[in-house]
Amino acid sequence: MDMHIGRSGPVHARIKAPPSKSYTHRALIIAALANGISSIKGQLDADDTRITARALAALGVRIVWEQDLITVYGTGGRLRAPDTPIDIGDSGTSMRLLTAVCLLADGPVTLTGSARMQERPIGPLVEALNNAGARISYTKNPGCPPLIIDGTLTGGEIRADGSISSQFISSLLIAAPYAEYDATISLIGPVVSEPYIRITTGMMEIFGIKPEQKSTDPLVWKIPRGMQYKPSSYTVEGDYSSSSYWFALAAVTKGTVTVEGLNPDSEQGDKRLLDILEKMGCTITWSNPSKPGESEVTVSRSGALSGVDVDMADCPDVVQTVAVVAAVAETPTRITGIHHLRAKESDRIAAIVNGLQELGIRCDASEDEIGIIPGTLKGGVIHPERDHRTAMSFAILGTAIGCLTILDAGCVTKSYPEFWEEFRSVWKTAGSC
Ligand SMILES: O=C(O)C1=C[C@@H](OP(=O)(O)O)[C@@H](O)[C@H](O)C1
Ligand SMILES: C=C(OP(=O)(O)O)C(=O)O
Repeated sequence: MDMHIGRSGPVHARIKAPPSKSYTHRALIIAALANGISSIKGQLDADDTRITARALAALGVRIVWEQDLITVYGTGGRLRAPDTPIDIGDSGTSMRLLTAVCLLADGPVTLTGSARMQERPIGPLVEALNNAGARISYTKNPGCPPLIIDGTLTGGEIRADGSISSQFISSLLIAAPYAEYDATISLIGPVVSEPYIRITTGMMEIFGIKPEQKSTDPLVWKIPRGMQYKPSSYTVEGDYSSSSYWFALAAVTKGTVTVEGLNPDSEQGDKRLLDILEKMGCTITWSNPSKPGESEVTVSRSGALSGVDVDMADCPDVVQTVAVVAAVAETPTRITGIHHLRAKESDRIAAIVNGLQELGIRCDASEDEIGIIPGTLKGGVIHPERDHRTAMSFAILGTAIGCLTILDAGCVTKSYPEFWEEFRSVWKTAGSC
């Protein structure tokens, strides 16, 4: 499916935030390890969260997925090794978080994935696990899936490198309570995407296990052996990464967009986009901030936008969103701390540079940063190369251009299957092509 997007007048819209992808993945995995039946309410129904659910089912977990409710029959950490490989498709979170969890199975488990997944790094996680009792091997390229996961999780002193992905650390933390001995997880060097680790420890706590943080620099946690997650009834909060496109739509069209259902006190690092947009010249207003389920946030823009100089190591999933807003600002933007964007669904630094250049905007990039110099936008064609966030962010920029085509626009189902339906409903009032 290709999408043709034309210039839009100011969009005034109200949208419900889709449920969080990161929280849905974690709730499923942790509930599967709990010693009883959990309910997960208001889950994200998207390709990636379905992949996690199917993978857990292949590992012997009974999961009943209904609209707005998942019932997970926890195994107490006793998983069954399937006879055939588990295909994780394009979901990095499923691949990384499940790697340590597969060590709890009663035999070897093979995890494989899409062609792109077979290029996404997992070496630091495998190394940390192999130093802690596992025997994990690569079937194709060293350092990348597919993996054959065998051995046990002994625990003890586990040192791990989180400088490429925080998902390695989340994986170790989630499985650690089921190790043979007490586990101490210490980070080597700097970590990227740190808020996702807090999402992990927060979810572990909801299911009854709070990792004890022994130090913040370096980050060190202690997790005693012999604990089991307790079943829980958990409601998934709204997703800031998916909502980012609606915030950007207000910024790009000089409109006003209200997003309902986000938690103002969320641990999601992508919440920071609101501060960035405010710095660029948008107005942000919260209402009912003390009631998480009922709160709503409004982003509006009336004057000019200015560029920003911003380190986005902690919030990689909204870099593309900031980049498209930067393209319509009056002054240049520099985004730093983003080397980990090169190992996502696509090389996102290259995707931003190629996409913006196609539309007439000058950019420069290095291994770890991007510079964007706003100019006159022209129409063009964007090929997202199966990267949902490229498709969604450039769609928003399309509303500032005469005509923009997004090829293979269906890739948004990875995280936000209703994106185009929502986009059409808010755009139809103000847009033309
Ligand atoms: O743990 C998670 O839920 C995620 C962590 C981040 O990845 P990295 O830690 O690899 O940057 C993020 O980009 C991804 O979309 C979701
Ligand atoms: C990077 C992403 O997801 P994952 O790592 O789970 O593939 C994303 O959703 O932007």
